[in-house]
Amino acid sequence: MQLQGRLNHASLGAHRVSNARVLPSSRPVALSRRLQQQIVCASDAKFFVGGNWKANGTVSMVDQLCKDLTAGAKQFDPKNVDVVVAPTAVHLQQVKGALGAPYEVSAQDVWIKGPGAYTGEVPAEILKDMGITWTLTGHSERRAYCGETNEVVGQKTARALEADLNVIPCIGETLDQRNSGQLFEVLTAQVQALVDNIQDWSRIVVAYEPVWAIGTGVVATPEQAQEVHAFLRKLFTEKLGPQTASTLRIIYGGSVSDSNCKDLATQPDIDGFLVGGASLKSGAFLTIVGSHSVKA
Ligand SMILES: O=C[C@H](O)COP(=O)(O)O
Repeated sequence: MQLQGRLNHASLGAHRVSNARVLPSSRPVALSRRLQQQIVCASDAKFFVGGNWKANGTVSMVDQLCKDLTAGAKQFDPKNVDVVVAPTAVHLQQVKGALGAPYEVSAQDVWIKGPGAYTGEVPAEILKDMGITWTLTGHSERRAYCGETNEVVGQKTARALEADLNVIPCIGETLDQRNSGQLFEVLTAQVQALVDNIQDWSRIVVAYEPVWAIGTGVVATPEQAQEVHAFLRKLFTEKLGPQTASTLRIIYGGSVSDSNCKDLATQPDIDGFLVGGASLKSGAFLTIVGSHSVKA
């Protein structure tokens, strides 16, 4: 199922850039004239697929999933795609032990401070010590259920980078925000909090996940996703410069499945996926990983 209707470009003051792609213009996000005149280049960064297992799994289910993923690793070429899975914190060690290269393992969240008297939290240093190389930050479920603000997400991301983790900060708008014309304003504020806190962008993969598409079966159309990814690429170009922006991986998440992944992957500014529900099924997940081939 796909959300019907595209962004209302008339109300957003749409304009065309020289590559004929429709992009939002000065309302509600004021991009500089210099940036508006640039041709947005699609990224040629290495494809990236993350599997976010969320709060799912038993010891036996995790064991089977790791065995299936290990057996299926020959279905993709790790030279062309990075594959990272994010189990619950209590399954991290089991997955790290069961799943070797070419897979990497990610936490789903990280503590905002270092080690110490913070009961129940997992700081980045402990993840690093366990051989965990990635963490998510700012997933919309943490923003919604744990009250994480843009500033908290920025600080958690910086903390993880300090401890030498790679980070997948997540951003995205709710349906109300989109319908009330706040899409670009919301994304710009989320991006600004990252820009304010991140020095080294080479270890960042940004996940754009429209909240209305997460776990709903309502996936953004390839065109809807591309519009936002192109907007984000322009925004990062303005804030970080063209070199960093063109190599920054911006991945899409929200009801990605084995049946819609190829159409999404063909979009020039979509550099991969963050997969929730479908990542719990090895066959579907490996098909999504294999969608990198449409970029070749
Ligand atoms: O982190 C993954 C996203 O929240 C997407 O979840 P989903 O694929 O179940 O919609």
